[in-house]
Amino acid sequence: MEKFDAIIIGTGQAGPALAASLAKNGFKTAIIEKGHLGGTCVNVGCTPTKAYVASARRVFAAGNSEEHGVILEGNLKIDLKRIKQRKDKLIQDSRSGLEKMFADTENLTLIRGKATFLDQHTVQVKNEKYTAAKFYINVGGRPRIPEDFKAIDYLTNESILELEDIPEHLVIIGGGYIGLEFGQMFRRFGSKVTILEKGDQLLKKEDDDIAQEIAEILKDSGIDVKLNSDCISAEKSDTGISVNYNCEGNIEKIKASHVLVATGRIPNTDDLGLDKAGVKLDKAGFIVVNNELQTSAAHIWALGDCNGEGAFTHTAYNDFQIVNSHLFEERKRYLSDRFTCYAAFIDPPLARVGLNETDIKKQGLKAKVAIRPMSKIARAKEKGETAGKLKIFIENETNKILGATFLGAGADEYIHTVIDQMYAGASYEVIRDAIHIHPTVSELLPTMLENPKEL
Ligand SMILES: Cc1cc2nc3c(=O)[nH]c(=O)nc-3n(C[C@H](O)[C@H](O)[C@H](O)COP(=O)(O)OP(=O)(O)OC[C@H]3O[C@@H](n4cnc5c(N)ncnc54)[C@H](O)[C@@H]3O)c2cc1C
Ligand SMILES: NC(=O)c1ccc[n+]([C@@H]2O[C@H](COP(=O)([O-])OP(=O)(O)OC[C@H]3O[C@@H](n4cnc5c(N)ncnc54)[C@H](O)[C@@H]3O)[C@@H](O)[C@H]2O)c1
Repeated sequence: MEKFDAIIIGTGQAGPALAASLAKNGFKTAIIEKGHLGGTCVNVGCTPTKAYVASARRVFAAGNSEEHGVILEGNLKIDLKRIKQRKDKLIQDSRSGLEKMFADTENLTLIRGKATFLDQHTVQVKNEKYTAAKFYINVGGRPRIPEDFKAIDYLTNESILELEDIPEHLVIIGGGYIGLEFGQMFRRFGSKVTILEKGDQLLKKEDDDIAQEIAEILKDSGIDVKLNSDCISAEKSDTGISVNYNCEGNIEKIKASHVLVATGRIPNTDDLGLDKAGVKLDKAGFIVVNNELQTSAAHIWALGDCNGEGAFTHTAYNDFQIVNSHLFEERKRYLSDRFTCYAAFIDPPLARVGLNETDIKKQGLKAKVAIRPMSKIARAKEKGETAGKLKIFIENETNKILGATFLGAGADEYIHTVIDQMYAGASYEVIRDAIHIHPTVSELLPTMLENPKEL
């Protein structure tokens, strides 16, 4: 049985950086991967979807520029095979980069195969056993498939990225990030798209005014958004797939050529032998961790989506930074230092940091809000992209920014103005009194903070 100082399970967004750091600091390290190097983000998540979003944006611009005096004569051809090839190259470059890094790093061994704990200090991969003093689990998650869809040939975020022909009618189950990003891009590629969401709004964590505005943007582009869609099920039919929704007496049917199930994700913790390792899970299967990401077994840490403390690439990478700081750095980082931030890469993008109006009201905080519609921003008008609004929330007692919700062209970039001020612990007055460059959307952030209103 080969003995290591440290074993990492999974090459997601935390594992490779941690493996490199451990190895460079003299730990004999192994990293185990059962699938493609790079995990979800690289292979079936951020990289491929944002590559597709970029192609979809070009389609949109090509076909919607007459008002700007740019007229397309003749047909616009969308070649999903070429779009896929471009995406496959981006993925392959990332995988190869990781493979090279693993091969070039002294003290580091890449082991291919599925790891399972046999006891607190031993994992098995194929027929080999490996032991280590410390373990770092970075196993990520996979799509959650409700029972109602198991009888059909459904698509997930993985298989939809393998299509080479554009679906005629894509029915998407779930109005979360995955549903919306794929919905908008395939609508732009030319599919008829229907989104069935069981809740009463899209993007359930967002304020209802924002969710409604996003629904309007999607509907205006021809996407059929059906909220409160109960009792969704699907069966094979002669012409494709028949999707049923709504309950007894009121059943509606849609004919779909393809069904994408985008109903959330579950952690890959169920078949890892974690009971044998003494690692506790919560009710949803996430690994329970403390502020330093240590599990109930003192020599095992859990990083990335599998600890339930974040569901993004930047949170997984920050998990690496937290663990690494306790191993090798003077300045220690903690989970509790982190502000929630993310974007949905629809067009226009939705960007979030910290609390929104719903969270603030739920927590009974006293706060003010500064709001500006994109339609009152010169640069947005010049671009002809006036959908959306900006909202910044300020705590009355401290004048600190509690959070921001930006829906608008470029929002995924200028949200960082607010994120950085929140990390600095600064008063909102710092942004209010700053001068920003004209003409940008950011230029209006100081102006909108002149007169915040009580929530
Ligand atoms: C469609 C989609 C789009 C997304 N877009 C974005 C985005 O734009 N921005 C963003 O921040 N986030 C996005 N995400 C989320 C992001 O991909 C994840 O949060 C991120 O990949 C974090 O992953 P991780 O490090 O926890 O593990 P993962 O990237 O999931 O990697 C885990 C790895 O562990 C391996 N593994 C699992 N079990 C074992 C085992 N027993 N033995 C060996 N290996 C094992 C898996 O094969 C996998 O390679 C997206 C997700 C999806 C699905
Ligand atoms: N831009 C990004 O950062 C990005 C993009 C895509 C995915 N992701 C990650 O992937 C994760 C999963 O995304 P997701 O969209 O699958 O999940 P999600 O949890 O964001 O949304 C799932 C939606 O499906 C609905 N739903 C659940 N069961 C249903 C059913 N039976 N019928 C109809 N609707 C149903 C839920 O009400 C919810 O609105 C996210 O948490 C996110 O971390 C991130």
